[in-house]
Amino acid sequence: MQERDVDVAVIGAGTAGLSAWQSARQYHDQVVLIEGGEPGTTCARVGCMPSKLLIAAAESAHQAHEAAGFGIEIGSIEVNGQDVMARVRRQRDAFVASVLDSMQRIEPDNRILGHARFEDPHTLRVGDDLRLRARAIVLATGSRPHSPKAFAPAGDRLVDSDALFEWEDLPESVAVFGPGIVGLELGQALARLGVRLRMFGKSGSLGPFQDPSLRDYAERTFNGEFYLDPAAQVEAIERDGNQVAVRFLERDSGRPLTERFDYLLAATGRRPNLDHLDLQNAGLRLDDKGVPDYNRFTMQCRQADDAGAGSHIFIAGDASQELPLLHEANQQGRIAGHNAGRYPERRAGHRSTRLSIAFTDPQMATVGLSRDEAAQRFGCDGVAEGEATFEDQGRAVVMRQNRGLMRLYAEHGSGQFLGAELFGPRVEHIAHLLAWSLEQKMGVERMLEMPFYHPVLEEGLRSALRDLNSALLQGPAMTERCLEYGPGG
Ligand SMILES: Cc1cc2nc3c(=O)[nH]c(=O)nc-3n(C[C@H](O)[C@H](O)[C@H](O)COP(=O)(O)OP(=O)(O)OC[C@H]3O[C@@H](n4cnc5c(N)ncnc54)[C@H](O)[C@@H]3O)c2cc1C
Ligand SMILES: NC(=O)c1ccc[n+]([C@@H]2O[C@H](COP(=O)([O-])OP(=O)(O)OC[C@H]3O[C@@H](n4cnc5c(N)ncnc54)[C@H](O)[C@@H]3O)[C@@H](O)[C@H]2O)c1
Repeated sequence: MQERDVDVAVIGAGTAGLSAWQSARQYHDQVVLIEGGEPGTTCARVGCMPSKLLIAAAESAHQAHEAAGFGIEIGSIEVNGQDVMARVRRQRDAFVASVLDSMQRIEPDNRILGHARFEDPHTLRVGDDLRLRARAIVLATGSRPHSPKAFAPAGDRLVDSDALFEWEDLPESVAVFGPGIVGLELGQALARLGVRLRMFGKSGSLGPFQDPSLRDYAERTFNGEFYLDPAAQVEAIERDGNQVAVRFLERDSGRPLTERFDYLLAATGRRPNLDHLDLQNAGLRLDDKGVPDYNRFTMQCRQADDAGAGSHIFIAGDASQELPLLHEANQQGRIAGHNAGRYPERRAGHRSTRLSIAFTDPQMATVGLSRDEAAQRFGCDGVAEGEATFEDQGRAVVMRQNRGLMRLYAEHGSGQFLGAELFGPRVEHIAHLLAWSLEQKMGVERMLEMPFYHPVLEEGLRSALRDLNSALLQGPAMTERCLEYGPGG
């Protein structure tokens, strides 16, 4: 058995781990990065990048179909599934290669391949023949797709988001379970590429939305493209030859229906990779799901003792289960890495405003506090709400993308902007404007003083802000858009 002492051991070479390694390396030479699976990061291999590549192909097909609405006849539109998937994999491989390239900057001695697990709070066993003792440790082990046991009868026709990007061709049909962000992004893309699709949810939830009006609006909109039942009653899932048979109650009629699909895509959430780490030997306080208790500003885990004192172990990224998003993994990794590097001294890091974007069409985004969170924090009377639809928004009408709704929340009295839920064309940009406004603690009146060009989608945001300002009793309601701002403003 090889034995080695190091200053910091980072477990997991994903986005959080890479960012933690880089930060901790500023303090010490002996900072090791341990990877037990396939290097290249979830984001590049099976997450953000391949999913956006599939969505880009789907958008292209969709635009071709939509061209007729502008008086442009394209003729027959053929989707070549093999070419679509080949491009997804080719570009995906290029993104992975660029990550692997950047990892070459890490000294070979500091790169370790092997699965790590705890022998005691400071000792890690990596694979069968290495024992590492570390002064500080960062858990950056990410998460993996989870599918319920009920899907097991589908056998090798059961896929998750990891397996889907390995398809060499598009299937004829897919049953998607789970209308979360993964299910909606991938499901809509497959539907737009001509795959016959039904999407089944369980709890009625849809994507990231908490506000019922946004949820209902989105449900109606997606149902215009493919069958979506967020609270489906599925009675059986069975293997039928090379297909999967799903028996369910049809959403509108309530009648039982059995339909066969080439694949069942499980998009039913992700679990943190904490269960094969022997965390019981790490001396940490764990919750009932085995996730360490930690301080979200230092990313420092708490010890199992009664006082919950700060441990030498830090956590970052999807492993923390806090906000499984790329920019969060990066930021949490940076904080954890710096604090592991300077341990036992530690500092609070900046945690940015919550921002989440789903690349569906229309896009879905949430910023800052949800309506319920705002009401919990400020009381029901303390929160004002404003909204605007994209249905008559000038630029959205011009582009034939006039579907969607924005709802914004602010604090009564102070006029402080608190958060928003957005469903509409390219709201990724509006979501950023709102997140940046929140970071700067702007009030609604000040936000309304910002410049708005004409004609742009952001004018829709101005309408929503105006509505919010009037609910705050800090300004008049909009009476006539054209008189006040110009056509479609
Ligand atoms: C389909 C999909 C699309 C997504 N799209 C977006 C998006 O558009 N925007 C966005 O912000 N986020 C997106 N995400 C989320 C984003 O990809 C993740 O939040 C992010 O990649 C998590 O990074 P991480 O470093 O925590 O984990 P990972 O990148 O998974 O890294 C963890 C690493 O730890 C290794 N490991 C685990 N256990 C051990 C062990 N015991 N020993 C050694 N190594 C170990 C694993 O092999 C892995 O390489 C998407 C996710 C999915 C699934
Ligand atoms: N654009 C992005 O930023 C992006 C894209 C993809 C994923 N992600 C991240 O990945 C995380 C995981 O996403 P996800 O969509 O896998 O998980 P999720 O937890 O967000 O959604 C899972 C969905 O599956 C449903 N579900 C659970 N069990 C079910 C069952 N038996 N049958 C039918 N439906 C069932 C849930 O009700 C929920 O709607 C997200 O929280 C997000 O942070 C981000």
